[in-house]
Amino acid sequence: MARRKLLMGNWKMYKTVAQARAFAEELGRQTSRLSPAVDYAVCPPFTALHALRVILPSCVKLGAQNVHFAEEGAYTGEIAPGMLTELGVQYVLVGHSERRNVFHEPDAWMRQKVAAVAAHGMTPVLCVGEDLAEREAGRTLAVVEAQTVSGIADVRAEQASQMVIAYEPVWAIGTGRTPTPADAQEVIAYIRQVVAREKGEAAAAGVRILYGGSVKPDNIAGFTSQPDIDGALVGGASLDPSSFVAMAEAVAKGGQ
Ligand SMILES: O=C(CO)COP(=O)(O)O
Repeated sequence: MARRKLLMGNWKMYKTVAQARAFAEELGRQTSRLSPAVDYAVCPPFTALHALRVILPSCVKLGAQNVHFAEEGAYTGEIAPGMLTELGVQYVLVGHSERRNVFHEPDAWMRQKVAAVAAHGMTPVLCVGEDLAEREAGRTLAVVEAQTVSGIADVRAEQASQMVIAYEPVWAIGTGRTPTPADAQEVIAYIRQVVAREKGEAAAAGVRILYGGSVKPDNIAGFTSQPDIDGALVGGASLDPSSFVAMAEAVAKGGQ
């Protein structure tokens, strides 16, 4: 079965509850432009999850930007998987480069987070990607391979087949610079091969692999029309409802 395209917004530390509500209301006025052939999600700050659950159009699912892997415990400032399922969260980002690089989350946590999210019936979105120095040293494939292998280590093959991986080169995030669609396709096809080797062909055929990093309405279709690129994880350009809808239309059109 063909993999459905996924357009996912990562709002990072943007939008108060009032601003999130305004986004959802405007998106609600434009839902006729959201093709049912594509999956949609937004990952707001934790504080806006509850409000969005109530007012987001039903075709746009909720994602969280981070999670702890424990069921509960003395972890000040953290959020457990069960707290997210209670709020109707369907997707959870794991290992975004800002978590890895700014907050120094160790690689060893990622497999535990991915497994905890999957065990709670949500979809992990494992983020991988090289930084500029690694790219210039020719280490892109080695870096994404290591992050992928370790991130999926603790999930079963059928869980891997239902998860999402986002390839986000660190140097492309928020910079306006991107790899070419062909370059991104090459890396993403490689990630799929790594999944095949680690979890089998069925997992590799099912896993959805997104591109992320300076995606905008005018460049998204170039990425999402590549054979192995199953959608996009978008930061800045996902904050504006009209831009979100424009990207949704470009993804739907590119997939025809
Ligand atoms: O980090 C990103 C999404 O997770 C990408 O951010 P930008 O789309 O703002 O470059």
